[in-house]
Amino acid sequence: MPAPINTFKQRLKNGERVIGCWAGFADPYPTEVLATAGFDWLVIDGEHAPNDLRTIMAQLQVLEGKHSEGVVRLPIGADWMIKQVLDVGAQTLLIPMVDSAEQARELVRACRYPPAGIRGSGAALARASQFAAIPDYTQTANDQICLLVQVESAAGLAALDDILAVEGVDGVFIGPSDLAADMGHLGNSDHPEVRAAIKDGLARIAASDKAAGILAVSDGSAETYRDWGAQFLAVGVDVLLLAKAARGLMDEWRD
Ligand SMILES: O=C(O)C(=O)C[C@H](O)[C@@H](O)CO
Repeated sequence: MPAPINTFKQRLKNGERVIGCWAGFADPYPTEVLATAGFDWLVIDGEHAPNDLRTIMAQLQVLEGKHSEGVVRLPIGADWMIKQVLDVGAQTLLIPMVDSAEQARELVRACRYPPAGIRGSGAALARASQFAAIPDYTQTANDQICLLVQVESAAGLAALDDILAVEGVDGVFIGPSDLAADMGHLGNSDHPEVRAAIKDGLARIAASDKAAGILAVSDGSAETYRDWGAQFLAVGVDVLLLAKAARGLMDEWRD
């Protein structure tokens, strides 16, 4: 019995557009609610949401067997973090702040067991192997890991063609907020210079053998990013959805 098949990775390889949402409450209950909406992927955000290994694992557990793929975003692409989150069962990773092909190659190696990589072999203890119930997990896991890297700086865009040439990277996500900040337009991802950079980046990624991804939070940007080539497209953030609805409701009753 091999490692679980990563159908999300297969869908990206098949060129399917997949619609996602950020899961930022760092709790399995709202993430389970999001899954009922039918999103193709949900970002369990360990960078900007207060997630830790146990809350990430709990969200992966509630998503087990459901349509929505749990995409785990780490705070940074540290080898030990990748080892831990893969062992608790993540199969799709989103790694922020990738600025070079060398960094991308190191991330690929961190996701793979030897000889292809450096992932520590502790599968007997790991949820990922169903606690050794999958006897050939270590021999079959590498192929089921989907690695998505975030390019979100001027340096990353300058290195994008080299990053796109890295075998083992399955998708490249353009981070509009951090890219805007790095370009000197903090808080304004709709600035013409940032939009031009996003359009160019998505086009180059879409023209490669990788999937292009992005998050749209401003009105109309999701359709624009789709038209610019986004394949894994996040169209909302759960925390913002609740905050906006709650404030709007109170505004209706405020004297
Ligand atoms: O830079 C970006 O934009 C992203 O990486 C997405 C944001 O981090 C997401 O948390 C929404 O703010």
